[in-house]
Amino acid sequence: MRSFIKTFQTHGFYLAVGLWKYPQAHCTVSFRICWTPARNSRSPSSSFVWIGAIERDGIKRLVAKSERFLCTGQTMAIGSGEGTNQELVSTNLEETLPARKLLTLVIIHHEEKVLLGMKKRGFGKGYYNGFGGKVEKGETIEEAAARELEEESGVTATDMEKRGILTFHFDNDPVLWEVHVFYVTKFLGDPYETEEMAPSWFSVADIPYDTMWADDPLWYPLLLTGQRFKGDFFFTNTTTLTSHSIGVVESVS
Ligand SMILES: COc1nc(N)nc2c1ncn2[C@H]1C[C@H](O)[C@@H](COP(=O)(O)OP(=O)(O)OP(=O)(O)O)O1
Repeated sequence: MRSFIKTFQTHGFYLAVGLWKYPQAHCTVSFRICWTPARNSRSPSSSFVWIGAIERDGIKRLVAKSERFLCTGQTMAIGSGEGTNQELVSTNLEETLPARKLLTLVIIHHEEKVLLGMKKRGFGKGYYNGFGGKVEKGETIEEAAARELEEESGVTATDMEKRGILTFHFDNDPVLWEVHVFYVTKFLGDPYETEEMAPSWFSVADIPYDTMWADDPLWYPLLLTGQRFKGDFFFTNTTTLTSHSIGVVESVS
């Protein structure tokens, strides 16, 4: 996390500005506060202006705005909600951003063919997909991608490269699924069937999109032509894709 906070005093006003960057969460939180302190305990009213914003993946969202604030002496706590401000939301990142679950997805592209696995159980059962799963506590996203690939297909990637980030929104789940997509062309070992996946090779022209997640035809062509991308996909009833946005980006780190 990169951050700074600065305070100034001028003409009877106090000003504080702050900025926090959370590169892991692709997120920047900033605020500006300006206030005049209460003059004495019999006159506890002071003016107070607070503007806060969260910027995530290039989208800025105003989260707090306050024009007059009643406070007594030292009780002016940022984000406490004390006072008359109706628009005050929160300065707590956890409360203002929806929870996210991190997952990985590895696609192997080798000699004009793509390795996909038929999911045998759990989420996505009956669909062909790349290999991946949830990032576990204490491991990096890259470590999770390599582990899931080995567990589900038996192969070890030797040139894994992150190429995309896909966010899935399900109408029956308040948690966003953030799937990090990795591209592999070199690996060790021969793929074999595991408890979770039955792998098969498909030529690029015959990728079985009709037995895959509905988002796949929207980003596989980008992946297989060397591009980096970010996308948002909205599903109802878990599997019906209702809307999406996807774009090519310079970097996905
Ligand atoms: C909703 O659209 C999706 N499209 C695609 N292409 N892939 C998806 C979508 N939603 C999830 N995925 C991927 C992400 C992961 O690779 C798997 C799901 O992982 P899973 O639930 O199987 O995670 P594991 O950690 O392996 O789980 P268990 O060990 O508990 O079975 O699907």
